[in-house]
Amino acid sequence: MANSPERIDAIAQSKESLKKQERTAPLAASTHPQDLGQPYLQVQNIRKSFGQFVALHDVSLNVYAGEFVCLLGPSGCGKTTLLRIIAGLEQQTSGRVIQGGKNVSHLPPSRRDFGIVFQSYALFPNLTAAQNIAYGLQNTPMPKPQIDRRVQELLETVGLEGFGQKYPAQMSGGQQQRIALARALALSPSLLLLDEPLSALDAKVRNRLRVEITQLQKRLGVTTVMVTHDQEEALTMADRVVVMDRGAIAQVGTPRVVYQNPSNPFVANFIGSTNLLTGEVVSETQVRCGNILLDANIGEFAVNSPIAIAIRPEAIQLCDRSEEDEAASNVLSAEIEGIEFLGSVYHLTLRPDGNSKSVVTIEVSIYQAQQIDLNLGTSLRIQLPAQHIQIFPNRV
Ligand SMILES: Nc1ncnc2c1ncn2[C@@H]1O[C@H](COP(=O)(O)OP(=O)(O)OP(=O)(O)O)[C@@H](O)[C@H]1O
Repeated sequence: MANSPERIDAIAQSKESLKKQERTAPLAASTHPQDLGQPYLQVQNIRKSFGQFVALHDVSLNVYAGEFVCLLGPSGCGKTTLLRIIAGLEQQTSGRVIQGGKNVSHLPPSRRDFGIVFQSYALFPNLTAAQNIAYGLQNTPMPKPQIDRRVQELLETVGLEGFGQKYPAQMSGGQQQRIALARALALSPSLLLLDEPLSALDAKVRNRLRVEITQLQKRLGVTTVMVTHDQEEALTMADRVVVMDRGAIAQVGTPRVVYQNPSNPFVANFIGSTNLLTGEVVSETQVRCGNILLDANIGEFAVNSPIAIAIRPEAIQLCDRSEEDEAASNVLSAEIEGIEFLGSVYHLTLRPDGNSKSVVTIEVSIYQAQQIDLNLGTSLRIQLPAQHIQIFPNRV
């Protein structure tokens, strides 16, 4: 996303935040957000149109103090637009943004309390790292020696002590992004906004910074909203993930919940990978997919309902043709149609016998793979455990 130094300048002006030294304790992993009282940030019924095109439809979201929330979704789903509305860099068509109990919906960025980091670093190329970090502090009443101390402290915070005199061009992408993070934190904002901060970095640096940013966020307890299209990033960094789809929120939940209990096939498919098959409910305990009958928890679905069946590749078990395995439910034969080697695991595409229309992917470790005849055309026995089968309405 394009970003100008003026914009950064405007953002860095918040004098109010300078006074704030104390941080709220980070959200404990086991704490349910609703137990935390008033949310710190409330996005209420936000709608955003660009001409005829509606980028956000009635989006509402609560973010609690100290929480790390990721906005996750495919390109064009509206996550950057939502972040920019939270920052005041974009004006919503309707709806409100409440921050710290105050309606900030119509305040310019310069009068809101946040720090922001962009994908493109957006450092001033003609200023040193220290000068970049100090930029916002210079517009406050803070005396010069104190600014210098704060800059040193921030350089240490991001692990770049000794880099103060370097210019952006003399630093790696990862180092520049750490400086951008230090600059965003300089005024001790109550809200940290991260717009795809890691996507311009190579995989190793990205993984390291992922851990560092998460640890720093927890240490400071700063409420954080990050935009990403990378589901692994969202799952590893966030307390809660907000999955977005075509301008709306598809699901909000902890990484575990959105992974294990996706609310619809879109989320199931976007977070991790999943096998999606179509079928219908045949009884209170069974579903049919092609000619295959499977035991499943059908919940509220009525008999004869058309359904989509989801099961994760790693939930499907290889069976060893023992009596015990053969007696288990949902065991079937399937032929290997595709073999994909991914390093520590293989993904095998299998076509179940009796189902000419659908294939399923299973995940097999390299050690399990040594136990089978890993060739196209091999017939395997597999089990689709009933407790891992999820059922959704089939709206196709
Ligand atoms: N200034 C604009 N004028 C017109 N359309 C816009 C404008 N900004 C965004 N859009 C459209 O709004 C939709 C949402 O854009 P947004 O940048 O929020 O998506 P995103 O989820 O962040 O995607 P990406 O990951 O590709 O950045 C897109 O279809 C985009 O083309």
